[in-house]
Amino acid sequence: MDLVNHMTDRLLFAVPKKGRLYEKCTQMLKGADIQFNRSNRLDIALCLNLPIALIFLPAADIPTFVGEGRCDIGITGYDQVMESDVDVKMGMDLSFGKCKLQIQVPQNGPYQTPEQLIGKTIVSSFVNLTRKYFETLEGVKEDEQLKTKIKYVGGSVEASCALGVGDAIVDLVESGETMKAAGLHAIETILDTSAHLIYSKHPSHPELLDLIQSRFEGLLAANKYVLCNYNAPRDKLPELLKVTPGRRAATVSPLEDDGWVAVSSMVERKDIAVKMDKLKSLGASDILTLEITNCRV
Ligand SMILES: Nc1ncnc2c1ncn2[C@@H]1O[C@H](COP(=O)(O)OP(=O)(O)OP(=O)(O)O)[C@@H](O)[C@H]1O
Ligand SMILES: O=P(O)(O)OC[C@H]1O[C@H](OP(=O)(O)OP(=O)(O)O)[C@H](O)[C@@H]1O
Repeated sequence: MDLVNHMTDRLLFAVPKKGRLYEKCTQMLKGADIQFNRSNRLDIALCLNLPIALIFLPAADIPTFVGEGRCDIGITGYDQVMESDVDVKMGMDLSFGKCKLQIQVPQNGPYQTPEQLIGKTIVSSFVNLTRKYFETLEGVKEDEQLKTKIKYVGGSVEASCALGVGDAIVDLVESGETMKAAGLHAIETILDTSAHLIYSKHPSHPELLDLIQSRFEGLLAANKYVLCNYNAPRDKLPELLKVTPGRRAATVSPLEDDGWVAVSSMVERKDIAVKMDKLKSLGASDILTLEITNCRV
């Protein structure tokens, strides 16, 4: 069955079926109120409240499906998009699945720089990005052969050096625990990556794409900001508003007590503790921090 031609009334949305991005993706779909029931082992789920069909695919295959226009939109790692080298429109950074694609070598081995790996064997699941990196490093011209040998493995790449399959690896690193346990360390970062929305160049339901993007933007903003409320003496307001200017502007409301106002302002979560200290020292009182569960920005 050709889904693209059989589901013309639905936007086809590709999401990772398992792995590192799966949990966060389903959380984001839930937060955006994209409701679905996924039957056991079924890789298609029809949304209950929007004309969307979710297609569960391996993260590595999503750029191809979207690039060929078989799906309208997808979520996958920036690394997978770069590795696939397909024609998709890059959408928003979803701020999860953050890691680095790095060259890793044995800790006590003979290699300390990427140049020393020219002519050696490199093992990776990202053979295209690895090849491109070494082509640049070697300064390979069009009709020349790459001296460095690139070998593909599908997973557990970190075991390759100890098993004698390669001299170095190119793999994803987040905490660094996997590489440390395998006795490896980084000598170069090839790419910084995180999960992104990607779009087909000719999507079937452009208005739905805007809706999804707006809901995801709201979720990211809700996660990035908290709401800070406090009471302030009116004469201290100019100094206090410098600390909490808000995204656009703070909301200032009069209180029954004439000399006082109430202030409400969105503040970046990472700054909130320091800002609350500052507000207090400048004369604010009853300072509260409230979670934002969702918003439209
Ligand atoms: N350690 C990590 N930390 C954060 N994000 C990661 C990590 N490893 C991979 N990713 C991101 O998740 C994407 C999918 O990687 P993952 O290893 O889950 O692939 P998979 O092959 O679909 O799953 P599995 O490894 O279970 O077979 C990667 O392309 C990358 O963007
Ligand atoms: O720096 P860390 O936090 O330790 O994460 C890095 C590991 O995560 C990924 O593999 P994953 O565990 O997804 O399994 P895989 O080897 O089968 O791809 C990656 O390929 C590394 O092996």
